[in-house]
Amino acid sequence: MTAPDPAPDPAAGPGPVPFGRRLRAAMDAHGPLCVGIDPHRALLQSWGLTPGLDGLRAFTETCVTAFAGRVAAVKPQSAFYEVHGAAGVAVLEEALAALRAAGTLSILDVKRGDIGTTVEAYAHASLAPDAPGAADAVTMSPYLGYGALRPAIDLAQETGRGVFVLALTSNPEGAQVQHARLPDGRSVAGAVADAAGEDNAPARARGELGSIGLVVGATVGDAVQRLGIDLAASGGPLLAPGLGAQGATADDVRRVFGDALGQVLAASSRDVLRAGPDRAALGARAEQVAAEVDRMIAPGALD
Ligand SMILES: O=c1ccn([C@@H]2O[C@H](COP(=O)(O)O)[C@@H](O)[C@H]2O)c(=O)[nH]1
Repeated sequence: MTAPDPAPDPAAGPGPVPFGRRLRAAMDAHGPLCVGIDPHRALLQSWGLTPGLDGLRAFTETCVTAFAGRVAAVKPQSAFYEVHGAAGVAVLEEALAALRAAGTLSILDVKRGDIGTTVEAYAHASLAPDAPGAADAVTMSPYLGYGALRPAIDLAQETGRGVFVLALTSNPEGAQVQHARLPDGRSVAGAVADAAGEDNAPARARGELGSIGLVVGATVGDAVQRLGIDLAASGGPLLAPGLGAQGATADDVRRVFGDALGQVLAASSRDVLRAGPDRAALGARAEQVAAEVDRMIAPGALD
């Protein structure tokens, strides 16, 4: 079951509707929340499911039907499917197809990164319209150099899809690499944000959200300010994991993102998934978290 790819948009010129524009519309409709599908073994058990393939399939199907049409985006975590081998990856591919058919944006959390020629293959695996594992956007690591991600960034722009580049990740260990200073005084994460800003410049010039986002954890405290990173100027969506299970609150989202709040897409997995296995309870919890984040980022929330 596959839905058509993003249709061409005459207002944007030739080509498919850009991911940034589609995400903005989804956030306006449903609030700025992306729910993660993370089928942890412990969660499967707490839902009364077996930890094998049947449990994985049932868990995923419940999540997709609970969240499709209710949240701005859904983010399956690839690791929890890969661990089951090829049959697990097939479940992931079915979930991506079902989300596409439902018209709900998917962000595949797989954090790919390599030398450019290999990134090209990774890009085709997740961002080419005819790929079995095609998502609306994919997470990528720039720690082999932002420039090495060029094939993925170009393919995403061509196909109306998006890339979320790791900048300041939600785990404390990330600081060792991401806070390091370059010879020009910028932090590594700041240079990643600047590079994304250049790729998003045409979208910004149109007054739109760009399609090249950053991952910035809601748990990073005052790092954005301390490192002098201009997140607003990056021009793309800011995927903010860390809500709930990792300790961040909607109030932290407000403090971390400052004048870039309007670009934030908060992400939460376990905190929402623990409301399962009842579909209605899962959907209601997702809507409740989305409403909390929406209140925090509303104009005037910083006053
Ligand atoms: O900096 C990052 C980047 C990605 N993640 C992923 O998000 C979810 C978080 O799950 P929770 O249950 O909401 O803690 C998980 O898939 C991570 O791999 C992240 O946490 N931090």
